[in-house]
Amino acid sequence: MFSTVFLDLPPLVHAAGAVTLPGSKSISNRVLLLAAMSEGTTTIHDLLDSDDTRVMLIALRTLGCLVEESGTTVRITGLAGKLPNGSAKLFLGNAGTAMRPLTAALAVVAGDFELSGVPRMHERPIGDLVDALRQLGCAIDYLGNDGFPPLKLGKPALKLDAPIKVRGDVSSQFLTALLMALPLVATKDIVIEVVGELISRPYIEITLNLLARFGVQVQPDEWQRFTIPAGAKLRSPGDIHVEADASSASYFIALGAISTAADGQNGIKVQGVGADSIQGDIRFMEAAQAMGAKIDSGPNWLHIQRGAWPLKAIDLDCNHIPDAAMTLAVMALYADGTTTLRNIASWRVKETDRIAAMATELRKLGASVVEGADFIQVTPPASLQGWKPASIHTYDDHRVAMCFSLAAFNPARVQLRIEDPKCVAKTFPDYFETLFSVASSATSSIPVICVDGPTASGKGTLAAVLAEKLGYHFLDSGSLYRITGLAATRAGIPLDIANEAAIVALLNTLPIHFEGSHIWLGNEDVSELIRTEEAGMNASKVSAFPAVRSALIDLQRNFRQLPGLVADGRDMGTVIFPEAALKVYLTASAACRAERRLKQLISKGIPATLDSLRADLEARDARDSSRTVAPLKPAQDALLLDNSELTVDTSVQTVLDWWQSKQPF
Ligand SMILES: Nc1ncnc2c1ncn2[C@@H]1O[C@H](COP(=O)(O)OP(=O)(O)OP(=O)(O)O)[C@@H](O)[C@H]1O
Ligand SMILES: Nc1ccn([C@@H]2O[C@H](COP(=O)(O)O)[C@@H](O)[C@H]2O)c(=O)n1
Repeated sequence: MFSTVFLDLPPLVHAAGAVTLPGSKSISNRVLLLAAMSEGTTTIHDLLDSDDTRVMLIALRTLGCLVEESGTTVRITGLAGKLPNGSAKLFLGNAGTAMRPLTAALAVVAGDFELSGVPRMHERPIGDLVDALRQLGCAIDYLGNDGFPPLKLGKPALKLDAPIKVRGDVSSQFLTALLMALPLVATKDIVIEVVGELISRPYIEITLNLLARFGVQVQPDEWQRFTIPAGAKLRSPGDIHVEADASSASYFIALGAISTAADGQNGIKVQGVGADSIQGDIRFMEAAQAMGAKIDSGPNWLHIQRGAWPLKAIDLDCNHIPDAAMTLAVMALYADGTTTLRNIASWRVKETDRIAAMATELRKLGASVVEGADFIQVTPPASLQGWKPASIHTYDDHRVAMCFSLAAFNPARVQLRIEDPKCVAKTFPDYFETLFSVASSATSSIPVICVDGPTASGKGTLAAVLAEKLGYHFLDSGSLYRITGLAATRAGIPLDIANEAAIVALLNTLPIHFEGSHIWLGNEDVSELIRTEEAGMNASKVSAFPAVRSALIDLQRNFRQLPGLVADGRDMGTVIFPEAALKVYLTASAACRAERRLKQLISKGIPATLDSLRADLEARDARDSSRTVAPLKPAQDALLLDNSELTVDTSVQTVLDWWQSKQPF
């Protein structure tokens, strides 16, 4: 997951390949609660691992439920409606799929509970559900504003005779919550009547489908009246598989529709969900097809290719696909006219006011947008010049972040910044990694920051922090020379120019791979071994051999991957990435560098003296600067930074400011 303050997306050009999507949030949280309330043990496969499922799992454990996790498989031993912990305080983040159903389930059983969430959750209405539960005799108090969480639940005095009326026109989650909770107390038939038009009916279909899997058959009567039969009991189905999330699939369906494939590849394959999905958002497919996407599907897969181009503008009632419809609003940027999405009033009470958010952010990109109480109308920029680089505010709303990433395919190749990219953790923590696994940019548009300079000037430290803050890859090019020196020494090859060919032959066989900050040579983690002063000196020797340097060029350039790269070394800016957008030449006085290196070695328990360290590093710098190929020197367009008197933080901030000054935002 990208936990950076923002994530800059270079212009994306192609997309092709297969993606496996995380489990559906709607199914995951429903199944977790149903399993916890039923008799028997349920093994849930392919459960979504995200913020919203995590708060549900914590809540279930707090309530005394036995939860055993192993990757995406979770075993729940159901409580059959009897809670060992009769009082609990539950924090439910911003998870509507946890807050609403848990409110109903805990309100109908005896106990004292407090349910709260993040500030936005306390602005999301729950009054209609509370009103319905109060008709049943549930004791519920508002702890903040009337009609909104946080809530206090007490012991109910249940009255099951009259039909329970619940509004269906604000959120279908209220009806879902009642449908899942009432089997716990169905000593007689319980009737729920929906007041107003039921929105998001597909979500109710998921609820009924899953209730049936847990042994409770609820028949809808014209989708206005639902009867939970007397004696209904939730029983574990044993094993249950969670489909991939159809709302998450919408981004990749859109990706297939708007992107062309690179040579020899063929569209986007989405694995884990097919056209026969029980999730309502699968009908996003139809909307994407109406806009021009070519889609094939089979059991558990979809294959999407670009069809009509530009996409065709549509006018669509989106009541049946409220979440996925946000993706249509971004697809509209690539359409041949004005797209109108109607019947989306529920957007106003989601993670944020999504109609307002989408309108504001689409306008930043240059689109013309008209918004109303329950619709949005999007007209793309009239020409290439109409597109504007934009920093997209994401409102702590995962769907805003995910759907706007698709704007990186804009034909004007303007840059895009996604603020707070980690908000995708709500449903799809690895969204951007998944996007980058199938999307590609022209290599020349993938940004590179080079940090070159003499030994122990702090290049590695600075470059690693920059990479972390920008969410970029990190290349420690010195480690490649260090490994080469190590391998040659181990092979008994003296490090002199006469053995250059032998060293290169050996280098070409080395199974080097990087895993985070660890460097592996085959099965051996050599990260620490190559950090000694001796290894540094040996690296300096082999790095002077022209054929060794040539043999390492492609390996280093291959680090230039989406979304960007920070590279540290001696010739990053002069030879390996001469067209890098920012080149920093980092120096510090020799005395200062020797002192830093001494501290560094002593902290690792490696004995050293200041004088010998200074002599060594000066010798290394002299060799590195005087060699004939790629000598250590600042690139002509490098910015010099002497950090002798600077802290690491100040150096990092200085370079981040330089980087920011080059951005169009
Ligand atoms: N601005 C700074 N102020 C104080 N100490 C620093 C600063 N930058 C780096 N250091 C410290 O100096 C030491 C050497 O830094 P680092 O290993 O990053 O240097 P380097 O240039 O990558 O070295 P090498 O060329 O050997 O790979 C580390 O202990 C690091 O924490
Ligand atoms: N781009 C580079 C990087 C390193 N070297 C040589 O390797 C030695 C070790 O590098 P560290 O950054 O890990 O200390 C260094 O002294 C150089 O001789 C290089 O040539 N080019």
